[in-house]
Amino acid sequence: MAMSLKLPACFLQLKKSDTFSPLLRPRRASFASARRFQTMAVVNTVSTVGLSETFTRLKEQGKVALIPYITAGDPDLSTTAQALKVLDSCGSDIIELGVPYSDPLADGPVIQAAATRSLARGTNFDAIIKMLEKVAPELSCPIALFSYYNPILKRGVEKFMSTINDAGVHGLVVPDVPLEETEILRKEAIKYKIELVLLTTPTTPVSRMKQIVEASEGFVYLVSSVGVTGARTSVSDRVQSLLHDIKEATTKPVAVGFGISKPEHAKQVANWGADGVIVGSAMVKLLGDAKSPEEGLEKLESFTRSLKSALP
Ligand SMILES: O=P(O)(O)OC[C@@H](O)[C@@H](O)c1c[nH]c2ccccc12
Repeated sequence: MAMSLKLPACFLQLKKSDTFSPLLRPRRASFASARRFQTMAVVNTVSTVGLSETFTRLKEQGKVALIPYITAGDPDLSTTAQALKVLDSCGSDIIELGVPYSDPLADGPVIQAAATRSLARGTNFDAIIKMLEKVAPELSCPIALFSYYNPILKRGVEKFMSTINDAGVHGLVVPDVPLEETEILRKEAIKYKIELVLLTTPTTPVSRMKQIVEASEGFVYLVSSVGVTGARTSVSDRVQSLLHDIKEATTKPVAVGFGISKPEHAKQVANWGADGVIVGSAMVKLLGDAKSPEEGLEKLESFTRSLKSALP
């Protein structure tokens, strides 16, 4: 029996800017709003722009990107599909979508548990791609897929890149690929117009950080703290000097992740000069702890809105 999911308010709202105002970010009408306006007007749908173009547009508007991360298939893929639409409709600028993996060495307990639940439900890469083929065309913000290196190698780098490109994915983050091996990925990523985002950490030597920012496409991912992903009570003020060093080395946008779990964290990181703020575990926890998918989506909506309103 199809679950009649009450969609959160922001998902059903159709802001004027969604389809008629060419000045604001060209947005795709969301699924429900497109249906509502089908008889009234031709809904403007434009192809979603990629990661770096998104940052360029935000910079022109003096805005900082909100980049949530969720694990695909937790609690199930149909909720993931709804969650992508909710995150998109409530102000996310880029969405990181994690492919669950059995050995997520860089993930903390919240995301590890989400990956375990998702895999236990039978989530696999092909099912995620099928879901994205349906949902990506309804989103106005680009998707950056998150995958560990091994599943990419197993599928074949070229096959992987062409598959995710066909599904409407714009970016790719591979947290455990060594810099020395990124060339293989970069070549195929460029061929299939996938922006390969690389990560730098507080312990990365400056010379290596410079190589990483040089090679990174879309944006540079600055990991705010050593260790694994997971909400922290505060964001280390070391991030301010790390951001300064990276911005000395590149004009590419820099997004900060790890530990950001409150609007005040997001505001702080934006004030330190970040071009984007990445929030994962706190989002994943809302979906994972909810008594029902509907409750999880509602909590995701209000949390996303609270983060968005804290950012310029
Ligand atoms: O969960 P946090 O602390 O909010 O950090 C973002 C993080 O979840 C997301 O970007 C991510 C998920 N899995 C990763 C593995 C490595 C680096 C980053 C990630």
